[in-house]
Amino acid sequence: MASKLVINNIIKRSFSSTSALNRQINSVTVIGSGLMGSGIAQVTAEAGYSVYLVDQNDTALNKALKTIETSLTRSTKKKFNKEPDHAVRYIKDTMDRIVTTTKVDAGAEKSDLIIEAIVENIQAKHDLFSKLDKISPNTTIFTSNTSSLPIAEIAEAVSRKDKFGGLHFFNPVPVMKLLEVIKTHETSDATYRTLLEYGLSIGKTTVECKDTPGFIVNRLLVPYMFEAVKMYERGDASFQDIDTAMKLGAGYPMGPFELIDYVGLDTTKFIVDGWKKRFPEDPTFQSSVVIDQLVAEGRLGRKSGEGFYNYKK
Ligand SMILES: CCCCCCCCCCCCCC(=O)CC(=O)SCCNC(=O)CCNC(=O)[C@H](O)C(C)(C)COP(=O)(O)OP(=O)(O)OC[C@H]1O[C@@H](n2cnc3c(N)ncnc32)[C@H](O)[C@@H]1OP(=O)(O)O
Ligand SMILES: NC(=O)C1=CN([C@@H]2O[C@H](COP(=O)(O)OP(=O)(O)OC[C@H]3O[C@@H](n4cnc5c(N)ncnc54)[C@H](O)[C@@H]3O)[C@@H](O)[C@H]2O)C=CC1
Repeated sequence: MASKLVINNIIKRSFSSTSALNRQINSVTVIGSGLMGSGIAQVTAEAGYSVYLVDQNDTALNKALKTIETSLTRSTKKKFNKEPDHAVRYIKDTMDRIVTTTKVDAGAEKSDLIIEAIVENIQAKHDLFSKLDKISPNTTIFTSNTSSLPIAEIAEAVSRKDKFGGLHFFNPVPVMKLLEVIKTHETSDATYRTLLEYGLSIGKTTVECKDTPGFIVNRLLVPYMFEAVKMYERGDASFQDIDTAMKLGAGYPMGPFELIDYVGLDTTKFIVDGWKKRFPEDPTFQSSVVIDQLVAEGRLGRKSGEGFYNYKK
């Protein structure tokens, strides 16, 4: 335990600057350019890495580029408030480091690190990683940003299990400071160290997680969210009052229903179904009629303009 702490402190000291590059990694491919992938591509490019951002179509990729530019405009306004020219150059340099593509092999063949942020569906992740395993150099490290699936289960699709770990980011990625770095029983120490170094090089605070359900944050957050939805479904309180209560009474930045809208109802449903399947005997984890209904109606939260709340102007 003591030597682990010493190694972490050495890594932290060598990566105290948010723009320091990780020497093991030069090029990063981020697959999935939605809510999470766009943020991951942004913070990675801001730290100086070349980034390939992959999605299934140009519509998704163009939307991601717009999101990244808006986010950079927000953050640089404060960072360079007295030097607007620097802000313009910072945004341009960051955007120039991101190459978008619908061809997964374009980046995979050249990247040292691949971060998967596609839909929370085990079959989709297996299909992707089994393809990546064939086309990527055997030195390339694979990671998943899954919120709820075991990393080892995703890694079943590849032969390089020693080079497979978890990088779990938080939404919104450019703002949330935490990065959970997950080690399976087969992730090598060298791979794990490189992932910790990458996390620090992009300015995140890393925590070390075993491949246990929900890692650290979601193991505590998900049961709370389930309880909130059940409380609303029982009619104990309105969802608006539950949100107000948790913000003003517990100091949370968002109430649970605002957070579900922020995460996305489709992703939430994947998480709910996954936890229910994993813990069939646990009464905490049950389906929600309300969430199923909202998803069926296409009310996916902020991303679609409506979820529990309405975001349309
Ligand atoms: C029975 C069924 C039950 C179902 C339940 C199951 C549910 C399971 C859900 C689990 C989901 C798990 C998902 C996951 O794996 C992990 C997660 O990511 S969990 C989510 C974590 N995130 C949060 O908790 C976010 C909480 N909210 C906040 O911290 C703030 O509200 C937020 C920062 C989003 C916005 O802050 P706010 O003050 O409200 O707004 P401002 O607009 O003023 O922004 C503040 C500050 O931040 C800057 N900023 C905001 N967004 C961005 C951005 N995208 N890019 C750049 N900068 C941004 C903004 O400019 C402000 O900066 P200043 O410098 O202060 O001006
Ligand atoms: N939404 C959230 O708050 C968080 C989500 N996560 C996890 O991150 C992952 C992504 O979630 P979001 O970004 O919210 O989803 P999203 O739905 O916003 O984005 C997913 C993107 O992946 C693309 N995609 C799907 N299959 C693909 C494939 N085979 N190849 C290339 N692109 C593909 C989709 O077109 C879409 O643009 C999920 O595993 C989720 O559990 C993790 C932390 C927080």
